[in-house]
Amino acid sequence: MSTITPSGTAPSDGTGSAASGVPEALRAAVDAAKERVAALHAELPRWELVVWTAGNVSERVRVPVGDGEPEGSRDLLVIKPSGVSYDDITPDAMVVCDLDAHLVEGERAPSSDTAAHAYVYRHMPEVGGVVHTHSTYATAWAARGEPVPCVLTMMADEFGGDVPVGPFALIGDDSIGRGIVETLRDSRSPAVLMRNHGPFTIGKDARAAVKAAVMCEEVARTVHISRQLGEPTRIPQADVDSLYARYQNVYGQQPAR
Ligand SMILES: O=C(CO)[C@@H](O)[C@@H](O)COP(=O)(O)O
Repeated sequence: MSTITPSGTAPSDGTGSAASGVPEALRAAVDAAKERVAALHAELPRWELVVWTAGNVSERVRVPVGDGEPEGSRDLLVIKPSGVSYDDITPDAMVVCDLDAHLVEGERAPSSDTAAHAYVYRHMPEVGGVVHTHSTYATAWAARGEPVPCVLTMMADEFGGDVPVGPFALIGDDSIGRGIVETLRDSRSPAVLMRNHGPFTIGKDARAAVKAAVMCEEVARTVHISRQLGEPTRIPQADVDSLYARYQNVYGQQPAR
């Protein structure tokens, strides 16, 4: 994620494409985000999280605001064009929108979930990346409207508890985004199972949100299999808290302090 000098963005030219409304000062940051987000879309079929074109990834481009303007109000998002095969998703194919989901740059219509991604960015300023898939096991839990119970240390590590369920919402306006925010705002989980639809995940950047989508499908599958043979046992909350704190603050290569 990058931050650059503020500038305006041009509305779409009304032909379904936008002569670029990306200011020159944002060019490098937007192009870098396009590279990252295009590459991350390849992770969705790689980890078997999607069939056909049924998934999308976005990343926020942070733009400092002028005096008196709300923080984040000029941010942009980079996302895939709707319905385009992952084989054809290149950096140049990516589209840029503002946080009202208006097209700022691109030759094709943005993902049909752009309004949901944009709503999350508007209402959760800490979020830098959003992912949506229809991955099989997570979507099966969403079809039942049942949270995935925290019965694995991997769940405590990554989700800090259960993977919660969000409300049923039709695509096309702020409904899905509102359901995501209402569910995740007070949760440690970076994933929500939108009822009868599928998982949406968030992260500090697009890569973190893709990781959450991969881990969400993995735990949904494992817990499903476990439940075929009996009722898995929950991890005590104190242990969940301890595991989550370790994983979030110690695991892997922590930045030098
Ligand atoms: O679930 C749906 C459509 O109902 C979308 O999330 C999925 O098909 C992906 O759409 P996009 O190709 O990103 O427009």
